[in-house]
Amino acid sequence: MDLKAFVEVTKPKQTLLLMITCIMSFLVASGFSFHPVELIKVFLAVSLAVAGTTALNMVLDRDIDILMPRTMKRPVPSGRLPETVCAIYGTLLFLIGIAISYTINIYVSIVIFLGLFFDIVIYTIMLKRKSPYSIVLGGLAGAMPSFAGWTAAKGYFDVAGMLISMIILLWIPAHIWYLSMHYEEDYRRANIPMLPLIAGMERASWIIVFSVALMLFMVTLLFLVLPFGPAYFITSVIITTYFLYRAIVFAKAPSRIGAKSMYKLASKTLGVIYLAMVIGSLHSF
Ligand code: HEM
Ligand SMILES: CC(C)=CCC/C(C)=C/CC/C(C)=C/COP(=O)(O)OP(=O)(O)O
Repeated sequence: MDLKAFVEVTKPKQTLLLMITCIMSFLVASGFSFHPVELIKVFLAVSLAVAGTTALNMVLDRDIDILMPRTMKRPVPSGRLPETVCAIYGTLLFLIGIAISYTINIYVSIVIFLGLFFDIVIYTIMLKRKSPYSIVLGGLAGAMPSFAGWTAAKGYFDVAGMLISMIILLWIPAHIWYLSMHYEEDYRRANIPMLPLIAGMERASWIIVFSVALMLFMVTLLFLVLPFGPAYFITSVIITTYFLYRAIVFAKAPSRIGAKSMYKLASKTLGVIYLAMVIGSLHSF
C-alpha cells in the first residue's frame, strides 16, 4: 500500500477548489475579523469531511471506475488501496471533520452532514448511474463547503450564504457536463447517463449556457445584497461574461476536444469569482 494512494483518493485538486470556496466564504462572512483558531478549525473540519466523503465515493464507484480509462488507475480499482481500508479511512476522516465542526457550531455540523448525504446517498448511490440530471441534485454537495464556511463565521443560516452557494450550483453543469462530453466514451462504457450522452452535446451545451447566464445574474444579485465593493462587481461580471461568451461560441459548434478546455476554464472562472468576493469585501476596494 503506497501512502500516495491515501492522498489520491481525496481528489486533491477538487478538494483544493472546494476549500477555496469554503475559506473565501468564511473570510467574507466574518468581515475579516476572526480568531486564527476559528479559521484553522473551519479548514480542518471541512477539508477532512470533504476528503473523507470523496474517499467513500471512490469505494462505492470502484466497479465503474475500473471501466473508464480516466479513472481505472485510481487506488481502489487498481488494487493499490484495498476497498475496506479506503472505506475505514474515509469514514475516519469524515468523523474527525464532523467532531471538529461540533466545536464551531451545530449549523456547520448540519451543513457538513448534508454534504455527505447529497454526495454519497443522493448522487453516488441514487442518481449517478440512473439519471441524466444526477449532478443537479448531487451538485448541492458541492455547494456545502462554501455554505459551511459562511455558516461557521455567521453562527446561523442566512440567505446571503445560500445565494453564494447557489453560484456553485449553477456552475456545476459546466464543470461536469463539459468533462463528460470530453470523456464520452468513458461514460458510455461505464453506462453513466450524463446529460450530454442522452440529449447530445449541442442541447447539453445550450443548457450549460442557460446555467452560466443564471450564474451571471446571481453574481450581480450578490453585489446588490452584500456589502461588496466595485472591485468584486467588475471582476466577477467580466470573468462570468467571458465564460458565458465562450460557452455560447462552444454551443454553436461543440466538440470533444473543445469541451476539455471549457472544463478547465470553468474551474478558473469559479476560482476568480471567489477571489473577487474576498477583494470586494476589503472595504478599501
Ligand atoms: C456534483 C458535483 C460534482 C461532481 C459530480 C464532480 C465531478 C468531478 C469529476 C468527474 C472530475 C474529474 C476528476 C478526474 O478526472 O480525476 C472533477 C474534478 C474537479 N472538480 Fe469536481 N465535481 C463536483 C463538484 C465540484 C465542486 C463543487 C468543485 C469546486 C467548487 C469541484 C472542483 C473540481 C476541480 C478543481 C477538479 C479538478 C479539475 C482539473 O483537473 O483541472 N468539483 N470533478
Ligand atoms: C461538506 C462536504 C462533505 C461536501 C462534499 C463536497 C464534495 C466532495 C463534492 C463533490 C461532489 C461529487 C459528487 C464528486 C464526485 O463526482 P464523480 O464521482 O462523478 O467523479 P469521478 O467520476 O471523477 O469519480
